[in-house]
This record gives sequence, structure tokens and C-alpha cells, in this order.
Amino acid sequence: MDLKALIREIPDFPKPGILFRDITTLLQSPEGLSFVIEQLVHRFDGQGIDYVAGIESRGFLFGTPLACRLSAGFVPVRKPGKLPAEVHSMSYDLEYGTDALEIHQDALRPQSRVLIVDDLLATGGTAQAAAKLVQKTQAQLVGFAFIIELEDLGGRQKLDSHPVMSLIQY
Ligand SMILES: O=P(O)(O)OC[C@H]1O[C@H](OP(=O)(O)OP(=O)(O)O)[C@H](O)[C@@H]1O
Ligand SMILES: Nc1ncnc2[nH]cnc12
Repeated sequence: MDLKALIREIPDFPKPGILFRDITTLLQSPEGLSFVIEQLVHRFDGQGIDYVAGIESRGFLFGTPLACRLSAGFVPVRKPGKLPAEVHSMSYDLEYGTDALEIHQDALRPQSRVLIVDDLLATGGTAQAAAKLVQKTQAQLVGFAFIIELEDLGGRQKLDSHPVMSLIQY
């Protein structure tokens, strides 16, 4: 399937100079949505994934259906101030700013196997922060899965201690 045809490109969003890769047009397509989830299932089925950790917000959209198909739990990694119980926090740099992420301290069983999922890998700062949060819980990070990877931004190099897979590369 030509997945690139389902990704809309918006120049200068959310800031001048950023070419935004919009996955809403992929989500809108019944065939496209089910194809990307099945590709991820094919890659990770049988690997004993206990939890999919999805990164707010677009990581939730792909992480939750994937967790369901893998018979794994879903754990949200959220922007600050959104999770109600005790959290671990980690700040990071973004292609267009700075932010922080949080995870519930009791979200992941120690030694459980965790896959981090997001829609897009750019500089890798977000995924790297999510990985540090998973590691703070004593769970075992199995790897990262992304729908889109922006190769020129070199995010993969920040995550190279664990397997990184992406379905679409630019
Ligand atoms: O690899 P990086 O340079 O860290 O950038 C990638 C992150 O940026 C986007 O999220 P954003 O923070 O815009 O939040 P959203 O998903 O809520 O729109 C995207 O969904 C990734 O999470
Ligand atoms: N170019 C981009 N398009 C969509 N989401 C992004 N997150 C970081 N960079 C992005």
C-alpha cells in the first residue's frame, strides 16, 4: 500500500520552516488505518510484549489498537499535569520547542516487556524521554515503533541502544 499518499503535508505548521506530516488523513482511511496496525502487529506479535506505552497525543491513536491486537496493556505517557497519580517526569527538546513527559510510577510491572509507540520520529527527543521514563519504572524496554521517521533529523541515533522500526521514511 502507498502509505505516503495518505500522509498530508502542511508547510510552515506549527511554525515557519516546519513541514508538518499530518497523519489525520491516514487515520481517515479505513484501509490505511488497518494496514498500519496490522504491519505493527506482524512485526511484534509473539515477542512477549506486556505493555505498549503510547506517547501523547498521536501515539495514543496507534498504540491503543496495537496493544489490543497484541493482547498487551496500554500505558499513556503524557504531557505534564495530566496524570492523576504519582508520576516520574522527564523534560526534552522538540523539533519546535521544549516539553516534558510523565508516566505513572506504578504503570509498568518491574521486568515487564514494553514497546514505545508514537506516530513520528523527528529529532528523537520525545522518544528518548519516554524511554528514560520506562527505565525509571524498572520495566524492560523492547524497542520503539513509529509510523513515520524523518531520517534527516537523526532521531534513530539517539535511540540506538534499542531496536527502532518505522513504516514510512522521509
Ligand atoms: O522526535 P521529536 O523531535 O521529539 O518529535 C516527535 C514528536 O513530536 C510530535 O508530538 P507533539 O509534541 O507535537 O505532540 P502531539 O502528538 O500532541 O501533537 C510527534 O507526535 C512526536 O511525539
Ligand atoms: N515535521 C513534523 N510533522 C509532524 N509532527 C512532527 N513532530 C515533530 N516534527 C514533526
